Amino acid sequence: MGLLIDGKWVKQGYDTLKTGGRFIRTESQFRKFVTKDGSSGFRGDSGRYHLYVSLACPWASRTLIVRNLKGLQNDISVSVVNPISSENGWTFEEYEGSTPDTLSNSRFLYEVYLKANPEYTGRVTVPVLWDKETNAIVSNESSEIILMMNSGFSCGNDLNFNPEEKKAEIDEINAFVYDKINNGVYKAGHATTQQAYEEAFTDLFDALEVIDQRLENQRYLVGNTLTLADVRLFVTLVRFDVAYVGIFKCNLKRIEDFKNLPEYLRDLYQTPGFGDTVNFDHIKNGYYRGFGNINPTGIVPLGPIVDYTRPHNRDRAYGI
Ligand SMILES: N[C@@H](CCC(=O)N[C@@H](CS)C(=O)NCC(=O)O)C(=O)O
Repeated sequence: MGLLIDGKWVKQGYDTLKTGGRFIRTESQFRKFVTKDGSSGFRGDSGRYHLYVSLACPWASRTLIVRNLKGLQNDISVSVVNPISSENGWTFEEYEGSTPDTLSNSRFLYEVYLKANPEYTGRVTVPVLWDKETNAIVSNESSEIILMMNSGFSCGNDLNFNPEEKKAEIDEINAFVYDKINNGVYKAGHATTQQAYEEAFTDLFDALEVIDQRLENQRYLVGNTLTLADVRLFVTLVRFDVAYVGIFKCNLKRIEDFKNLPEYLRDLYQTPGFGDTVNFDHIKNGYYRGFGNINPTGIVPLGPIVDYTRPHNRDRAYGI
């Protein structure tokens, strides 16, 4: 692990000493927007953009799911990094299910950041949405990339996973899920004091109970319509039992032990566009071999065996 400082790669982990052992996520720095009319300088044309992802990474996986849901697979090309983050960060070294950097044949992802800004200072994260026309990074913030994919492209289908009339409710649930669950597992896993861990752990499992309850009488997080809120929760749920229970010590319960979450997870997994973005080998190796500070031996547990293709009852239960 490391980061770029003034365009130079520096090997360094997360520094939690200054924050009482708490993990504080840094803000993404590339925050431009693709728009249909091109008023932002980035018009949503087919073939113009390239997406860099890791299949281990929940944030990157959000963008792959929305690319599928919006039918943009032939419009936005993709490169998949090696799932195991090295001392040089993400690499394009050969690994089953990964690809080379098909755009510029880089060895390390940080080279892509340097092409966009040779003086860049900051973390080198996935996902990255790259503009082939201006040779720039449009965005490295997944929550914004999925909004652009939803409504900023003139290609793909017209489905809207962030409908105007549901926006307020979607934003509210997103804020809760992001803080307590998506980022909550990282706060628990990267905590370096007992107190910071316990705070994150308690918040996480309290929040999962709230969500489990919410899903008692509705198929999705916001009523009976699939929205971006479900995409954002799914990527954490699908990693939970295979990775977070172990490596991040989020072990009060598995997702499988809740009342409604297991079927909700299977429902989404089996929805076209979701399950085919999930690569358990990348997830397990990414987490157990990519965080030497938490798992110094790099041993990857053999279990658990999960099968999210088992039947669920949620489509029948809600009559849709
Ligand atoms: N806020 C970013 C976070 C992305 C992120 O943290 N990605 C992780 C992988 S799961 C990463 O690339 N980490 C490398 C690092 O922090 O050095 C987003 O949602 O796009």
